[in-house]
Amino acid sequence: MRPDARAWFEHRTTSATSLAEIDVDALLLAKRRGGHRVSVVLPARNEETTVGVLVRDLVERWVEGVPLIDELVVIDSHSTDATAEVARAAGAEVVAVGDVLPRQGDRPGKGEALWKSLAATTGDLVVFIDSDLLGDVSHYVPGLLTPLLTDPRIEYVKGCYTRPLTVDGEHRPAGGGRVTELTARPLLNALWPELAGFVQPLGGEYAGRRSALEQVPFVSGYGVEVGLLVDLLQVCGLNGLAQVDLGTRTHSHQTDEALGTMAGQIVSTVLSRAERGRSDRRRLEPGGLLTQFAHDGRGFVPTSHTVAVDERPPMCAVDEYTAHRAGVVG
Ligand SMILES: O=c1ccn([C@@H]2O[C@H](COP(=O)(O)OP(=O)(O)O[C@H]3O[C@H](CO)[C@@H](O)[C@H](O)[C@H]3O)[C@@H](O)[C@H]2O)c(=O)[nH]1
Ligand SMILES: O=C(O)[C@H](O)COP(=O)(O)O
Repeated sequence: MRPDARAWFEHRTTSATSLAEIDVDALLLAKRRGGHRVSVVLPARNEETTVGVLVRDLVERWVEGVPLIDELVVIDSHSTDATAEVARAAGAEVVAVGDVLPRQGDRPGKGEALWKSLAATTGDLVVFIDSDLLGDVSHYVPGLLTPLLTDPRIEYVKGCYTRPLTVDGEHRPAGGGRVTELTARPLLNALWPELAGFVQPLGGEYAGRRSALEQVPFVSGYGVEVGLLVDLLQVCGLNGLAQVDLGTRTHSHQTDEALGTMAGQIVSTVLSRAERGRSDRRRLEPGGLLTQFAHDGRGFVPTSHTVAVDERPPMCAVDEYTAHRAGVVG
C-alpha cells in the first residue's frame, strides 16, 4: 500500500464490531452537545423479506430505547412487492422515490434513491443502510456515527466488514464482495491509490455530514458508492474520510449476470471520474453497453445491458432542494 494510504488506514480505521465496543452514553452526550439530528435512510427495492426485521430492530433500539435516531426513512425504489407496507408496519416512514422532488423526474437505481433521500430527510448527519442485510446489525448505526460525533474533522465514514458468501448452498465465511475484489479495488488502486486503505469501497453502509453529501453528484445506479468515494475525496480530502470495522455483513447475493452489470456500472463511473480534466481530443469514450453471452446449446447468445453513467448534480445546486431546505431550516 502507498504510504499515504497506509497512514490513513492506520489512523482513520476504528473498530465497532459489536455493541460492546461502543460507548452509547458518550455518543448521546456528543449528539446533544453538538445539537445534531440523525437521519437513517434505507433504500429498498423489493426487500419485503428483510426490511421489516431490520426496521423493527432499529426502531426498538435507537428510536424507542435510546434516542440516537431522530428520523428513519425507507426510500421505496419502485418496489413491486410489499416492501412499503412491511416497512411502514415495522415503524419506518416510507417515501416513494418518485414522490420526492417531483420536478426533477423519476429515474431507476439505488443512487437515485440515495440522492432523493437527501430531500426526504432533515438530519445534519445521514446514515445509509442497505435493506437486504441479514443477522444482527444493531451496532451499525452507532458504529458509523461514532467518528462523526466525536471528531469534527471527519465528514464521511464508510463501514467495512468481513463478507461471508453463500452460493448454491455452499457457505464460505469470507469471499463475498466479488465485484469489489475483481473490479472496484483494482481500479481504485490503479487510479486513486490514496484510497487503497478502504476495505469495502462498495459497501452499502456509510454515514456523512449533510453539508458534505450536498456537495457531490450521485450516480443513479450501482456506481453511487464508488462515485461518492472518489468525489468526497476531492471535497473533504483523505483526512476527512474514515472507516469503521463493523464485524461481519451478510446480505442476499445477486446472480453472476447481475453482478456483471453492476461491475459495468462501476467501470463506467470510474472512467467518468478518471477522464475529468482531460482535453477533448484525449477523452475516453466508454461505450455504455455491456454485452454478456449465454450458450443455448446451439451457439452463444449475446445480451446487452446499458451500464452508462446517469448521474444527478450536487444537491446544493438543485433549486427545488435549496428552497425546500430553506423551509425546513428556517
Ligand atoms: O434500484 C435499486 C437497486 C437496489 N436498491 C437497494 O439498494 C440496496 C443494495 O442493493 P443490492 O442489489 O442488494 O446490492 P448488492 O448486490 O448488495 O451490492 C453491493 O454493491 C453495490 C455497488 O456498489 C452497492 O450499491 C450495495 O450497497 C452493495 O451492497 C438494497 O437495499 C436494495 O434494495 C434500491 O433501492 N434501488
Ligand atoms: O459488493 C460487491 O462486490 C457485490 O455486492 C457482490 O457481493 P457478493 O459477492 O457478496 O454477492
